Amino acid sequence: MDMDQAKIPQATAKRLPLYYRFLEGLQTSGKTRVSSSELSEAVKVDSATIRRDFSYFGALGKKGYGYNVNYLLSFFRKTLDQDELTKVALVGVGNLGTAFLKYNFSKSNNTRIEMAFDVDENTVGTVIGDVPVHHFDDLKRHIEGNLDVAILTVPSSAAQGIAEKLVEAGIKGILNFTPARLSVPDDVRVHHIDLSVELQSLVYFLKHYPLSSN
Ligand SMILES: NC(=O)c1ccc[n+]([C@@H]2O[C@H](COP(=O)([O-])OP(=O)(O)OC[C@H]3O[C@@H](n4cnc5c(N)ncnc54)[C@H](O)[C@@H]3O)[C@@H](O)[C@H]2O)c1
Repeated sequence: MDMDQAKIPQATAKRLPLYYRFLEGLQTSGKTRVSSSELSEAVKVDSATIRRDFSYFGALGKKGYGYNVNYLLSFFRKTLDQDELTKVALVGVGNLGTAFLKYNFSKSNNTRIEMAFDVDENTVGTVIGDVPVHHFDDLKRHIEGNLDVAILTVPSSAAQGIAEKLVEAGIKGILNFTPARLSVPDDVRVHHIDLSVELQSLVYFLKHYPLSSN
C-alpha cells in the first residue's frame, strides 16, 4: 500500500502504539477481526475517532465484520518502523539504566539500545547486557551520524545539561525518565515517562472505567 505518512494527523499518530499493542494481543490470541466498538472499549478511544483514524490508513471497517487484524498490524508495523531496526543510546547507567540495558528490547520489537554513556569510572568501559558503556565525554564521537534517539536515565539535576549535549550531537528524540522538564529546540521531540503519572492514570481508569469480565 502506498501511504503518505506525513498526511496522518499527529493526534492519530500518537494513538498508533496504543492500537498496535492491543491488536498484537488479539493476533496472539488467534483473533482475525475486531470491531471498532471492541477496540474502543479496550483502548478507551471513542469509536468515531477510531473509525476516522483508521480511514487514514485505508482500513475501512465493514459493517458486521469489523477490521482485519492482520492487515492493521502490518500497516502499523510499517508506520511505527517496527520493520526497521532503530538504534538507541542510553545515558545514565544507574539503577534504572542498568535494568533497561539488561532488558533486551529487540526481542519484542526492532528497537535496540546500541550503546550507553555514564561518567562513573566504575561503569565506563564495562559491557552490560551486550551494550558497551562509554564515557559521556565521548558522546559526540560515538553517536553523531550514527543514531538519533536517546533514553535519559540520569539524576534530574544533570538532565538539562545532558539534553543540551545530546542535541549538539544530533539527537532528535529523547525518552526522558527523569522528573526534569527539558527545554530543547523545536525540532527535537521529548517524550516524558513519569511512573507516578502512569500509576495515577491507571487508578483513575480502574475507578471510572471498570472493565467487565466477559
Ligand atoms: N520515570 C520513572 O518511572 C522513574 C523511576 C525511577 C527513577 N526515575 C528517574 O530516573 C533517573 C535515574 O534513576 P536511577 O535510580 O537509575 O539513578 P542512579 O543514581 O542509580 O543512576 C544515575 C546514573 O547517571 C549517571 N550520571 C550522572 N551524571 C551523569 C552525566 N553527566 N553523564 C552521564 N551519566 C551521568 C550516574 O553515574 C549514575 O550511573 C532519576 O532521574 C530518577 O528520578 C524515573
